[in-house]
Amino acid sequence: MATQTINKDAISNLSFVLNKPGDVTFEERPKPTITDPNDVLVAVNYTGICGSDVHYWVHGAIGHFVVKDPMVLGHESAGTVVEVGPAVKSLKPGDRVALEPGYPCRRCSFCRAGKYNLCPDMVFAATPPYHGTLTGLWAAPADFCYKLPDGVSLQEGALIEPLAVAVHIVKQARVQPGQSVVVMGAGPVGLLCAAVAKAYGASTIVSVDIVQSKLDFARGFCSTHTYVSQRISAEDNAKAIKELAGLPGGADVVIDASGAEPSIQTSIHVVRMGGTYVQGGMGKSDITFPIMAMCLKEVTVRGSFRYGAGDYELAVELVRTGRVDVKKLITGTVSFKQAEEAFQKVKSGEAIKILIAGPNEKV
Ligand SMILES: NC(=O)c1ccc[n+]([C@@H]2O[C@H](COP(=O)([O-])OP(=O)(O)OC[C@H]3O[C@@H](n4cnc5c(N)ncnc54)[C@H](O)[C@@H]3O)[C@@H](O)[C@H]2O)c1
Ligand SMILES: OC[C@H](O)C(O)[C@@H](O)CO
Repeated sequence: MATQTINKDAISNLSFVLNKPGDVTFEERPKPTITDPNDVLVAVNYTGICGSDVHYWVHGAIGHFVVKDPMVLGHESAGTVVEVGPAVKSLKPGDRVALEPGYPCRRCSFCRAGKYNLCPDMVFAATPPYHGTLTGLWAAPADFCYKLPDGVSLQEGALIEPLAVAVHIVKQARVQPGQSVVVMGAGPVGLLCAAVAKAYGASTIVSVDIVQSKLDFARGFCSTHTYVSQRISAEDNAKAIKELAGLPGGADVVIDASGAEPSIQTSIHVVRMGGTYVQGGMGKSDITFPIMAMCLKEVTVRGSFRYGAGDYELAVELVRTGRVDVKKLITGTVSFKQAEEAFQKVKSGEAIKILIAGPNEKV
């Protein structure tokens, strides 16, 4: 794809700002500049909406992250490099990139051990007090901007962030070729977990949700089986899933991508003896958990938080090679000025992924 150089002075830095729950405004904010020789300046082309953006918009907080001052929303973005710092060798103006939106300290024990997603000093876009990427220009370290290969569009580039979340979850699950994987929740993260599990060689992939239409989509996307969770006990839902998928001994791997308490309980009953369970969903902080079943089955339980070393690279590669078709998840693209409508649509469940074009982008 030909590169195109953009004049940064001609770029608007209009931003979509959350002032307080339910109160959003558009604001022309000061343009960021390159302050570190390793930074680049990127014109944001497309941004997807994450459940966490919607949560901040509706409630103004997630756990102990509370929006106290106006905050620019958005962290699932792709853009075009406009300017590079003097030390940057990997990128040049005109390059199209997926933006990794969290910047760790690089010095703590977690960063030094390669687990930078656990850095206690992480600066993460649209997690208070830090501004997000629903803006015109974004300054970032060059090594957190991933060049999109020819053939991968900027729209697909905006889906790399949730795909990297799924890559990290599936890596935590250690999925092996031929294994059976049950994914609880068929929202964007659950769908992408199913797709990544397939790419890792899983041969049975069961998607579970409470909404039939989401499962219809999952079946067309990559799941081999689907199950609508019923208002019955977790044990009975687990029994039904095992029967449906022909897994009498349970699934090798179960991933929760719903955060819902009944789904987490069902997960522990559906995983096989000695199997693996990964918690990807973020719902209530405390729940009733079938800890005896976990103990007696010697289940390996792991958490999964955001993404770390190699996850963005693999996400880009899965899209480049067509092994995960993220385009199918894009319900539509709206102009920057329609950002609030897009949030409404995601909140009401009308859309899987809506992209918001950058303020300088024509839709
Ligand atoms: N671990 C991380 O780093 C990370 C990153 C991003 C998102 N998340 C979390 O992952 C989860 C999924 O994200 P998403 O964007 O796909 O959200 P989403 O809300 O679009 O999807 C959740 C899905 O779970 C379904 N669900 C609800 N109750 C259920 C139940 N009892 N059984 C089965 N399914 C049920 C919903 O119908 C929905 O389709 C969220 O909890 C989100 O906060 C975690
Ligand atoms: O994909 C990244 C997630 O949305 C974030 O970690 C968010 O949920 C909390 O800051």
